[in-house]
Order: sequence, then structure tokens, then C-alpha cells
Amino acid sequence: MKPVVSLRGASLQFGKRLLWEDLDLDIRPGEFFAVLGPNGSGKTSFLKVLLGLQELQSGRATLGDRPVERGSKLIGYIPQQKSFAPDTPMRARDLVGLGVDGHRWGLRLGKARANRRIDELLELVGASDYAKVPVGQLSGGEQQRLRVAQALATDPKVLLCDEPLLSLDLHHQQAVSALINKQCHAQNSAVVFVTHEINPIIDYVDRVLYLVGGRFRVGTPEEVMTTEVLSELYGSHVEVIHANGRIVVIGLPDATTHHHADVHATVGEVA
Ligand SMILES: Nc1ncnc2c1ncn2[C@@H]1O[C@H](COP(=O)(O)OP(=O)(O)OP(=O)(O)O)[C@@H](O)[C@H]1O
Repeated sequence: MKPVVSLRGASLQFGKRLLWEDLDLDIRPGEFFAVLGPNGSGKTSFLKVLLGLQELQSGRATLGDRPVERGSKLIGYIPQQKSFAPDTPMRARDLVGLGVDGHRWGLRLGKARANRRIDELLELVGASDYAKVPVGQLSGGEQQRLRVAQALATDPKVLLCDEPLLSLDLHHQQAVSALINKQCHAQNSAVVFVTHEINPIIDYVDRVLYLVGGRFRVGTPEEVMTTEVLSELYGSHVEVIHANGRIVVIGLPDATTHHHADVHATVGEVA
């Protein structure tokens, strides 16, 4: 099957800070692809490249047969979560409607069809009960489910997810990751899923891109999530333990956590 996302010789650098160099990658329809790495390693920047919001220093990035571009119809995007201000008046269903009525893409459905699709999407993410509540009054997790519904509205060929499970409780982490996985298989969408924590999606992930301080490794979780590979990437010894279907990484160096000193060596965390 032809890849839907391709990078060739891709390099990205900000000042002296190299995020990755000479990255060749193909992601195929129906593939669940996770992007892992510590804070500041370039995960969000990777999504921005695919969104056409960040130019590469060198190499090229294509979606389908065309160079990446802003507003591509192929893409659905679940951004890193920022809460809506408490006084945001927009109702939950109106937020989902922005995805459905083509606000972003210039498509227009008839009103009745658009309403049916919005109801369907609200149902899909378990948000029907609060469809008419202003989004500013909803919890972070409830808002996040709406963002997922909005991103799925156009049945995107590529679903880009930036830490979509943050602030969700365990039940909703499972529900949202199962939903994203369903989109991946039922619609044959490629999913690019940025996360610090592989365990909530470990059953779904086909391959990972693991970024650390300018180095990277691509492969199946079994190939990449090993003591040997991660120790090499981090440039110091870390221990990877597989237990009860989960992956625990112990001994991540402090220097890999550029922004948040609290993200290291915690049992159950990946990076
Ligand atoms: N437009 C930019 N100009 C300069 N530096 C940038 C720019 N965008 C990102 N960076 C830097 O590139 C590095 C990678 O940022 P990015 O947000 O991609 O990391 P991340 O892996 O998503 O981090 P986190 O896990 O903390 O969200 C950071 O050091 C960031 O400050």
C-alpha cells in the first residue's frame, strides 16, 4: 500500500538545537504510529511539519502525493490541550460543528445532514449528554472528547494527535484511545500519536518514532523499547522493563527533561 505520509532526508534545527537529521520515514494508511520522547525533543514540531506549519531545514515531507500544506483536507488534528476560558459561550455541539460544516475546509453540508453528523460524532465520543453546555463550563476531559469528535468529523486520512490523553481519567484515556484506534482501522486512517506515555496505547501501536536530543529510532515497540536501544539514544544507561503488558523505563537522565524537572524515572512513565 502506498504511504500517506513520507519524509525524506528530513532535518529540523532551531539555532544550535538539532531536533532530528536525515529522517526517512513512510507511514501507511491504517498504521498507528506513535511519536515518543522527552520534553523538548521535537514531538510537537514533528506534527507541525506535517501540518505545513513548520518548514524543514532540509529534505521533504509529503502527504499523499503532494508536499505538506496548511489546511490539507487529508488531515484531522487533535491539538495539545489548552482549556477554553470559563466564559466561552460556544456550546459543545457548535465546537464539533466547526469540523462538520467545513468551517476549516470550505465544504458545506445541508443543515439537517450536518446536524445528524454532529449528533453521530457526539455519540461516538460519549458527549451527547452535554451537547448544549457551553464548552467553558466543561471539564478538561470533556472538552478533549469534543476535540476528538471535531477532528474525526471529516474522516481524515491522517489523524494527528498531540498528547490527546492529557487530563483524561483512566476510563476516558481508554475510551479515547480505542476511538482513535477504531478510526485507524475502520477508515484506514494513518494515526500519528504524540505522547510521553506509551502504555495507554501499547495494544494499538504498530511503530514508534523515538526522539531524544537530536537522535532518533524508528521501529516496532519491541524493537525500540529496549534497554539497549534507549540507553544508546539517551547516551546513558536506562533500564526498560516489560511487565504485565506494560513498559516501564527506569533511570532516565535529568538532562533529558528540559522544561519539566518532574518527568523522570517515574515507574510507569516512558519519558
Ligand atoms: N518556532 C520555534 N523557534 C525556536 N525554537 C523552537 C520553535 N519551536 C520549537 N522550538 C524548540 O524546539 C524544541 C522542541 O520543541 P517541541 O515543542 O517540538 O518539543 P516536544 O517534544 O513536543 O516537547 P514537550 O514534550 O515538552 O511538549 C524545544 O526546545 C522548543 O523550544
